[in-house]
Amino acid sequence: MVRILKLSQLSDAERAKLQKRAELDIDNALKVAQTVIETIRERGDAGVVDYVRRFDYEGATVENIKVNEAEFERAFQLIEPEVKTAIEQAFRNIQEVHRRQMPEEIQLAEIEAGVFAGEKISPIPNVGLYVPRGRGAFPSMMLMLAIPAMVAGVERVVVCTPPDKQGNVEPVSLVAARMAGVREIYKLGGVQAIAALALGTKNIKRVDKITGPCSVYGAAAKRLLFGTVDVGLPAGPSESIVLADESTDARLAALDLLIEAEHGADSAALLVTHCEQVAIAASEYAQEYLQKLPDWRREFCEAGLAAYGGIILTDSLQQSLDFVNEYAPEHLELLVSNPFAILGKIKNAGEILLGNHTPSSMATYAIGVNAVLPTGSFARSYSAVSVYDFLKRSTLAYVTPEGFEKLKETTKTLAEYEGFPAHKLAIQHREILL
Ligand SMILES: NC(=O)c1ccc[n+]([C@@H]2O[C@H](COP(=O)([O-])OP(=O)(O)OC[C@H]3O[C@@H](n4cnc5c(N)ncnc54)[C@H](O)[C@@H]3O)[C@@H](O)[C@H]2O)c1
Ligand SMILES: N[C@H](CO)Cc1c[nH]c[nH+]1
Ligand SMILES: [Zn+2]
Repeated sequence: MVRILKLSQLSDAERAKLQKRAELDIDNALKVAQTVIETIRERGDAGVVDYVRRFDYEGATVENIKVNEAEFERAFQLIEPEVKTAIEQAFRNIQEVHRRQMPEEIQLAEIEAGVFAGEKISPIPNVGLYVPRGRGAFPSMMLMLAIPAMVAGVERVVVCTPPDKQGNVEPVSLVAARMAGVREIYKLGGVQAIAALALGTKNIKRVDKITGPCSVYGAAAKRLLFGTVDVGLPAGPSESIVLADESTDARLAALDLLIEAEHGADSAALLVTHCEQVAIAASEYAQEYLQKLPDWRREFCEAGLAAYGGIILTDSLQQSLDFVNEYAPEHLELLVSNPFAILGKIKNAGEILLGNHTPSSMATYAIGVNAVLPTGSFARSYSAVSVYDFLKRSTLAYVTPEGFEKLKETTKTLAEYEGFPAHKLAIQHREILL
């Protein structure tokens, strides 16, 4: 049985543990990350290679950690036709969604007569994408990161993704990268990837921003390198809430509970409902569906559901909604009778999926919405990856002679008040010079 927790009977400590998810366990990874970062800072490429050898591929060398043309070609030969077709449909939908996000390059509006203000949008020049590969292959994540970066017009897109024990990058991820136009890929995972991208080495030029989901090791490295590089949204261990009411088909609730649970023992998958019958039935069905998974995925589910997940039984739909908003899940499925009726009440969620035909696996692979999402309650302030992660805004202003007349006294007065005489002088002299 998947555990059922009665919300009103949880202690403050139990609620806090649920709320914190696996973020509780980052301390050990921080120690490891600190050592790896310091070594790479001192020894550059040689340090990077040492850690690839230690954690991923014993045969790594400075020369073979960059994916070469022959490896891309081999990946195209290896990909199964039906997987290629699936990647192509996913590619089209992700590209369409992200193209629609692109703002106008220049926006300028007349704020008062002769005073124009707005912004100019430009791509971030150098971006590093982290595509995980520990407890699964993630070509979908390659698409979710590389497509918005390319649509945004990033000049240099670099990818790091871990190699397997034989030194190979997962081939479908290479095909996905090439379809998106990525050419520079390093076989690096975890801390060594984030450190190489953030600090730069002789062979790997540093980037301005790193984004992409990762396990606790990459997350620890990002935390330590915050300040050296823009580390993007916190996208850690997968998590989800399936919200159910009395109308919910408990089989669907159970199936969807397992979607994010199977990522790892650190995943947090919750079913939240005020309906006890649905809770009990979903718990039983989940037990049944768990038997259909391979042992290692089932064990992930069991461990994660026991530590950070399970079924939360509330007193009312309103209490369920309050819990959802407090928790701020990465994925939220509204498996209720009328999802649109409660949509307005959802305040914090990385992704909101409406109704029985929109499971989070479909959003992850095929719909086109971005599946790189904030975790660990950061959906309170962060958003899904989008073209905006790869763009920056310069404010833009243009003042005509008429506008200058309108603003000059205000500018001088405030410059005087704040004690900045050169600020004031620039206005006073213009009155004479122009
Ligand atoms: N939030 C999102 O949008 C999102 C999307 C996809 C995946 N995810 C999450 O991303 C995570 C991906 O994790 P993963 O493990 O599959 O891949 P990963 O690529 O993040 O981790 C593998 C790397 O971890 C490093 N590593 C492993 N053991 C280590 C150790 N003992 N010490 C130091 N380094 C070590 C290795 O270098 C390896 O390359 C999962 O938690 C998954 O749930 C989140
Ligand atoms: N559900 C993950 C984001 O939490 C993304 C993913 C990719 N592949 C499988 N799942
Ligand atoms: Zn997933």
